[in-house]
Amino acid sequence: MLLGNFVLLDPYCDVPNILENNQAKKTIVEIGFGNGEFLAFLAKKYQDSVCFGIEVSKKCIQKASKRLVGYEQRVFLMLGDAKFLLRECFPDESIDHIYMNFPCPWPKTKHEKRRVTSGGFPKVLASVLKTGGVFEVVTDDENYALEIEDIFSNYSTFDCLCHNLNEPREISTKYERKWKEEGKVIHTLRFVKTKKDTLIRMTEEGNDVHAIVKLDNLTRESFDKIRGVKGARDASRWCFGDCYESENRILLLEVVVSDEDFHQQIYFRLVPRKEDWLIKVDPAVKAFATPAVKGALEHLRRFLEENGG
Ligand SMILES: C[S@@+](CC[C@H](N)C(=O)[O-])C[C@H]1O[C@@H](n2cnc3c(N)ncnc32)[C@H](O)[C@@H]1O
Repeated sequence: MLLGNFVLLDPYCDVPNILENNQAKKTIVEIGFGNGEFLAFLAKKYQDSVCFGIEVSKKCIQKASKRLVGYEQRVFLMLGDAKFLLRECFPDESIDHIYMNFPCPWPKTKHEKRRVTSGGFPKVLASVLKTGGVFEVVTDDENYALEIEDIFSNYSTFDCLCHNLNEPREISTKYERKWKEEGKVIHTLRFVKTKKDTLIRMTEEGNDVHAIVKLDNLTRESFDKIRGVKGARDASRWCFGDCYESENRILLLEVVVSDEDFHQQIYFRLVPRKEDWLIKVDPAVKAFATPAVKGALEHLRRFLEENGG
């Protein structure tokens, strides 16, 4: 997907290819880069690096891409949840330094799952950081700083290098300026990965998911009954939307899928063949073949066998 001069990364293989093609000395990731000023600073400072910025906000991607013009060969922006994208796109032992400046602390207990650091975050970092690689987090929220220190210090793969207060920095970010103006204390924490670790990726079987249904005829109307139908399996959810029909009888069915905090809007493409219909994920939207995508595909196959044609 193109955004200004920037390429938003496609799922699968892109990161390993970029790392191989760049042969960079240092691989750097910034989580939640906001307006991109810190990412631009990193790219300028580490000329022999390849930098990845991960953001959930499209607006931030747009702002940052303007700021990063000229760095397209070695700065890459990724749209989506950092925990998911780090786990699914980056190989083990591939990153030297992960920065996270002023993550949203989500202080209320009922929102704790929304913290980037929740769930399996240390396990993901333990896998994708190189041994000797560093995770650096800066926050104005003392409770959040102590929570992160506790989580990482108690994780056997990491050692805490420091927890500094108001550490001088070469560049400040928008949120840093905001909190400093309010007189808040800034916490900087660094953790080093001390030994190898790995984890299973939910998309490691690849993205070739498809199903075949034996039906004579399917039309747009065959899907009226599935519009708005929801399904779930473990932490995966999906909901079917509208169906569109092209002149050559190819059907496109809209589906919204979620795996934990990662959401995708995809289309199933239904192609008529001699004796059956082939259903696959429409390649126009590059999708991760997550458990939710597989669950939705299986749900659709069963629905068509029972109701279709
Ligand atoms: C408080 S802002 C800090 C922005 C910038 N780092 C700064 O210091 O000015 C937090 C940023 O993290 C992003 N963010 C929140 N959750 C995220 C996630 N799960 N993955 C990636 N980015 C996330 C938000 O969109 C937002 O831009």
